Amino acid sequence: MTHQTTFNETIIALATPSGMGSIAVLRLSGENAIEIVNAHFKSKFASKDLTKVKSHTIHLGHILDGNRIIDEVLVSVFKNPNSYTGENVVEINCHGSIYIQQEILQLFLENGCRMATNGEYTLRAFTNGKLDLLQAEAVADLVASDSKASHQIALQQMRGGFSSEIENLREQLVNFASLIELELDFSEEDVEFADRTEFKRLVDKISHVLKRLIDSFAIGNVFKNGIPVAIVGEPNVGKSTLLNALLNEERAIVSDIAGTTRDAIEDEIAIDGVTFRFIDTAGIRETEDVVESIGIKKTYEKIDQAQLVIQIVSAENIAFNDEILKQVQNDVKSLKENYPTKKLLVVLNKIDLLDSEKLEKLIDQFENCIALSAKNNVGITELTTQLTDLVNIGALSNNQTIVSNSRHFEALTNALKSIKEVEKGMELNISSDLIAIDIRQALFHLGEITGAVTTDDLLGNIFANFCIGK
Ligand SMILES: Nc1nc2c(c(=O)[nH]1)N(C=O)[C@@H](CNc1ccc(C(=O)N[C@@H](CCC(=O)O)C(=O)O)cc1)CN2
Ligand SMILES: Nc1nc2c(ncn2[C@@H]2O[C@H](COP(=O)(O)OP(=O)(O)OP(=O)(O)O)[C@@H](O)[C@H]2O)c(=O)[nH]1
Repeated sequence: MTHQTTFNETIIALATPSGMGSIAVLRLSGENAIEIVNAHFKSKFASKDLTKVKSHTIHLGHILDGNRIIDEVLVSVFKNPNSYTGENVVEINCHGSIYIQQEILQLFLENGCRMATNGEYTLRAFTNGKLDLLQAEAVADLVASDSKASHQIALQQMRGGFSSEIENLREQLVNFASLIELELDFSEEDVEFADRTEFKRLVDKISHVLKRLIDSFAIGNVFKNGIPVAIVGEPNVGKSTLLNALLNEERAIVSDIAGTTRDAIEDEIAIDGVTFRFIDTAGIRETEDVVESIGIKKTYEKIDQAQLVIQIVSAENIAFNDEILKQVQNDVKSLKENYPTKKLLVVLNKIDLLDSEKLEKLIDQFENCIALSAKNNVGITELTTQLTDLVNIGALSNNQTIVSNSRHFEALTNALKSIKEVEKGMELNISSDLIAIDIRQALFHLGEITGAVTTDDLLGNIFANFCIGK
């Protein structure tokens, strides 16, 4: 576990992915990082000494194992405390060969370094006060971000988005806590050091900020993980073809035999910077077939997970058969009744098989539908436009802080609970010593968010999820 390690040890790891590239970067951090590299580095200026160079400079030379040249490299030097970790940091930019990477790594492991553990650079940055916990976690999110939305949320957070706000409020609350606790020491004298009106104002403000952040989680979580969209419909209506059209590639199996989509296939597509996670389902038609009925049960499970449901129907089938049309309208109605909170979109597929008159009549039969041909790629853009309109991405554009991490959500929720207790206590005029306890509790939860309060377990958990070298 990370916290068993001592920080004066110098660590090393690849900063670039393992494998061959044109250049690879090895990063060392710790008290002796510069000396360790200097002992195996030789520039053509014989007198060049890395321990004497300025911070944030880069140097060309060779990495040597004794007299043997391993590689020609560029070495960057960052001096404590001005580096990512706040320690002495050296980065070696070597040629991308896996052999060279391993040789250099081995050389330094035998000469004063040990391998970094997951997230140890960022953990050190946190411990050395370069980042707060929220920012450190945002680094991991940033590395993992794969859409404009998740990228923006992570970046905002890394730049200190809401940690500075929380830390500021926490500090003000600490002041009040100590004033109120001071009053307790003078309890016989009935003094009031803490201005109650001002205190009430602060508590209101904190509760307001917490509420806003808690509410943002609903959006944040969805943007980070993608918006789940279930594609539902009778067998053979073209669910897989539509999914393929959306993904623009042939992932799902397309066939003429009804009911071939047995398993739910999941895939992701970014539309306007938002990730949609499409879930192809086996449809909800009643059936005797055992394999298919398992699929139908899965369909309902998938709809449960989805935020948006696309009910896809074959325009051809319903245009020429009133019974099927009625059945489909019933399906739509029951989806609406069973899932009132989910957004539902009806897609009329295979419109290429109808004349325009029949099609218009059909469209009139549905409240909110999109007519398209998945096979011929007609109407797909209209569908994607509808999809982005249905989700509220406005919140992302105005640089608002969005909570996307469930650990933060939990701590914010707990902090709000304690703040509510403080508010209640003040309204009921309960004794200050009891209010002080609730304030301390709120302070604890606020501190959990920024890392002002941490436990080794918490840190271990967070950084264990980072990759090595980060
Ligand atoms: N080569 C390389 N690229 C990288 C990183 C790195 O460590 N090395 N980063 C790592 O993940 C990110 C950049 N983050 C960094 C953050 C702070 C400092 C730094 O030297 N900070 C000093 C000086 C600040 C200044 O001059 O403005 C400081 O904070 O005191 C360096 C990189 C992304 N790209
Ligand atoms: N004419 C026409 N045929 C289409 C269209 N979209 C899909 N099809 C055809 O309809 C048939 C069924 O398509 P699938 O995508 O496999 O349908 P599905 O709903 O996934 O089917 P199951 O796997 O049975 O659930 C295939 O032969 C497709 O080529 C369309 O827009 N127009």
